[in-house]
Amino acid sequence: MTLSIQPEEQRSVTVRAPAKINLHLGVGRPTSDGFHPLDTVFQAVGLYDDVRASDGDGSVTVETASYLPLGVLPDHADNIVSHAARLLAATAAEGTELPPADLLVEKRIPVAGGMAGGSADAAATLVALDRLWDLDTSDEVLLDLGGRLGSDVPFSLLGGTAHGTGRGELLQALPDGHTWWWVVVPSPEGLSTPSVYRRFDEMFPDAPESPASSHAVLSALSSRVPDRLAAALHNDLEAPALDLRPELGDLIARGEADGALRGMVSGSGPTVVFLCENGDHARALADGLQDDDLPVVLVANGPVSGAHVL
Ligand SMILES: C[C@@](CO)(OP(=O)(O)O)[C@H](O)COP(=O)(O)OP(=O)(O)OC[C@H]1O[C@@H](n2ccc(N)nc2=O)[C@H](O)[C@@H]1O
Ligand SMILES: Nc1ncnc2c1ncn2[C@@H]1O[C@H](COP(=O)(O)OP(=O)(O)O)[C@@H](O)[C@H]1O
Repeated sequence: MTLSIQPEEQRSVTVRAPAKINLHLGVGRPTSDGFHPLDTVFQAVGLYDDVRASDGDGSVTVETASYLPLGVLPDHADNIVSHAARLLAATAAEGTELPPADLLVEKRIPVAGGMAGGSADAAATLVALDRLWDLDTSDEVLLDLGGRLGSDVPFSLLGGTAHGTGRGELLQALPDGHTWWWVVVPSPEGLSTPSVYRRFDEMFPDAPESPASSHAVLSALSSRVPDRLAAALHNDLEAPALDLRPELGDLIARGEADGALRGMVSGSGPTVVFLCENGDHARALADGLQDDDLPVVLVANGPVSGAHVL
């Protein structure tokens, strides 16, 4: 009789996490820790990064969708997914076996685009490794770890629609049964979030301590009327982003002239998003905008789920 020893099957978990748009982004004067107090309404939209965690030797691989420009991404040790892996591992009880895991990131969310792509990857990594390592970490602890990785990471875990305060990491989920349609126009070159906040400080040295309230967006969301949401959209980082990238103003004007209900910069930019009446309207607007100068124009709707296992 011959005994054959089968190699153990390689286990893997794939988690998908969404991009976000800030429907309202009120920014106050920075506090002593250098962060700006926010009053924001996040909406998760159907543009996703996937992270696959599998038994391996601890490698990190990033594959970028062909439509994305080759943005500069930090290598292994500094990639936010490695930070997430180390932070989660540090919470495991002493003696828990944590076999080395390979992480494969499939990026479709624009890099440094104001859509929280890095945060999506961090959130997806926390969920994927929690499952691969059988840690059964509570949602509360995952949200806390997320907030330590970046202000937007808790929302990438939660998804849907949520009101954010603090630095954006304190969340209250909001009911939103309507589907909102967007045209998303990424820029060929990213914009650094800290530089946009710095330009905000230069342009608005007398910004109020308390950020502008999001009540108009909250009431527009409950009305489910796209024209009302269009009128209520608000982004205090739009002026500094346009100051750094004036050509984005021309793009917003063009989309609005072509029939968008409203165009605006997403978060700190430079991605521009256009709110549309419905799916047909969004697809028609995207077709009209796409040309040699704007080769990548996407359609997405929201709200969608936060980081979830596939
Ligand atoms: C502007 C927003 C709006 O949702 O999103 P993006 O446009 O980057 O996607 C967020 O506030 C970005 O959140 P996130 O990208 O997670 O920021 P973090 O890693 O926490 O911080 C990066 C840097 O941004 C600045 N920062 C961030 C959040 C905040 N409330 N005040 C700040 O001043 C700080 O300079 C900080 O060092
Ligand atoms: N996996 C990752 N994906 C994207 N960016 C990352 C990642 N890891 C680290 N980063 C760094 O985080 C910065 C912000 O990226 P991102 O989250 O895509 O943009 P934004 O903050 O504008 O939403 C990037 O410029 C990059 O240097």
